[in-house]
Amino acid sequence: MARKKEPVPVQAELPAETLADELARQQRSISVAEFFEKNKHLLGFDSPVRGIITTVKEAIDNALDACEEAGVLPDIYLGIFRMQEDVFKVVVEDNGPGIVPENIPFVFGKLLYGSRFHQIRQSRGQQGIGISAAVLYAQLTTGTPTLVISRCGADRGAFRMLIQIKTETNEPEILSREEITWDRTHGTRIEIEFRSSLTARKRLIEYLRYTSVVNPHCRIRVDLDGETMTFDRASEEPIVPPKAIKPHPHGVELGELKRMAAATNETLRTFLIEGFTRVGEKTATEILNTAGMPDDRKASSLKIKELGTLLAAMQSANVPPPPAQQCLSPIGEDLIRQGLEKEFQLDYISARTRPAAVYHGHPFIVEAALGWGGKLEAEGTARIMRFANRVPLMYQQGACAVTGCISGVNWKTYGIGQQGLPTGPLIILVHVASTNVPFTSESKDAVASIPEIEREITLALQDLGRDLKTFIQRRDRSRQSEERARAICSIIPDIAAKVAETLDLPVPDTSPIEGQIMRRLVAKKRTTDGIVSILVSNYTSHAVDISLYAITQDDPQKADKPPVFVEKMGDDYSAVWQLRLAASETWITEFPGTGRGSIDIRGIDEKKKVVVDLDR
Ligand SMILES: Nc1ncnc2c1ncn2[C@@H]1O[C@H](COP(=O)(O)OP(=O)(O)OP(=O)(O)O)[C@@H](O)[C@H]1O
Repeated sequence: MARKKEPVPVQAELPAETLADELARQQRSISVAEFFEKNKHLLGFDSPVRGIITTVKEAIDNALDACEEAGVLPDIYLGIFRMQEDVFKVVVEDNGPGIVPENIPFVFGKLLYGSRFHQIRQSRGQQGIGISAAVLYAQLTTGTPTLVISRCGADRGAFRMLIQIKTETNEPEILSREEITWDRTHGTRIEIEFRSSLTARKRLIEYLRYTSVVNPHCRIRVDLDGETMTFDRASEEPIVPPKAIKPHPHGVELGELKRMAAATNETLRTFLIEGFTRVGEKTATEILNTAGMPDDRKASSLKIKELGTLLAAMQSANVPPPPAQQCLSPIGEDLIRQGLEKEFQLDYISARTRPAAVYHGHPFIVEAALGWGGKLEAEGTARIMRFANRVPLMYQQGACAVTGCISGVNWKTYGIGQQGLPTGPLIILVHVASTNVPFTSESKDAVASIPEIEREITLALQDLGRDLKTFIQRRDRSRQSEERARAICSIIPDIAAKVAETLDLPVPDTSPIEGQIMRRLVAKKRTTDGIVSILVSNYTSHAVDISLYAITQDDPQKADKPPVFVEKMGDDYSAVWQLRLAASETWITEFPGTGRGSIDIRGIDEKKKVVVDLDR
């Protein structure tokens, strides 16, 4: 049988002037500003509604970072004003160290310009894009330049500049620059105007509230289009700024190693010891022996293949983890609790700061907290608060590793409902602090799924879940026993009355029985044969400090235990005894009289006391 012929691909006849030539004419470099102008969604400016939150977030993050670096307690002003139906002016002013006038145009008028990108330490900002992206968004939507005022000290002048970005070159354009008088001695103020909407008002307030929870040392005064509010500080301690560290041998990649080696004049041994954190004499020897390289060879002489061998040796060496305490600034369990207490009224809060851990050579610490009850909605899924380097993550909850870990925990084991996410009156806070938080994109909305980080989050949540289970069980048990006791107490007076009637005896005083069953404090007044007795019995399980008040027509100064305060008011005496009663202790005082008057006790929960006047 004849074989079928394979079809021959058709080669179109190309003209002398090819498409490649045409394309070559069109090819040119793209400035980063042009790129982000087209791809603003990558930076969190995907809609006018979101634009306002991203701008506020970038400006407040910068203000907090700057204050932290200067060691001052942040006092931040945020103003949002409607200029036209859909044009808003955002004003953010801080009391940070200020920005030197020569740098102001670059900070606000050039993307990828900043002080933190090359430093290995925890900070909110990292990329040097944030605030210049907001300036770009403003000029794109309203054509309005950004106004900046900044001053770096009482002996330095304040400068006011109008800035915009030359998109084609990603270079700043200064439209005006003048020295002015400003009542602040140091700080920065920016005014940005862009097309937006305030439909995300609730989310904006939520962002400010969350920021205040994880930055309990900061105060933010807000003027939100006529509505004023203050998020006050819960701590007067400024944050100790984290210190930058050198790269860790397990966290470096070939390109970075090549750059570092090319820039040094040192021998391999000195290069390793001085260029990297946690590398001492012993570790340097181990690395060089594994790589089979001499100590005294110049690091800059290594060829790319040799650099690969050195890198493999560095990564296999037994190097202690990076010094996390130095370069990270976790919030701490006490401050997380204080922050949550300040912003939410809860029945229960528990927080955990996990020990430092490492992923790809980057140190990180996971902190988590659970809050339960109080004014939280009993129905629906838990409120999730995600943070990275003390910044609330407000978008892309579903794409975040934190959410994945929360859904991955079996909350039913801890007595909590679950429909994917846990349900009930529950707040879950998770904070990831790292020198390099692995975000899923430049808009820094979601933490990427890194197994080491996910493991730490899960362990923290499981630990907190166990504690919450104990709290809920204890609370349910005490509720049940209180309900049972209340049911019994409600029938005791009837039983006593029936028994007294049957035996033809006076109805007995049942308050001590009620006090014992309900674990209460019982205060009782009774007059027999011209002697007034006041008796206070502590049936609770702990000591109490209380004040006993009496308004009486009898003179309480004649009591065997005289009051600390007596005043005559017309026919009546007002008297106060101050008492400390241990659990199960009974206190009694007596004085001559008719028993006309009343008693009361204060200093104890209303539900925990029984006051009986047997003279009535
Ligand atoms: N209010 C401020 N006070 C002092 N310095 C500031 C202030 N705002 C910005 N800066 C400086 O300007 C730099 C650039 O800020 P920008 O917001 O563009 O980036 P970033 O905060 O470093 O990083 P990211 O893009 O991740 O937010 C900062 O690194 C900081 O040095």
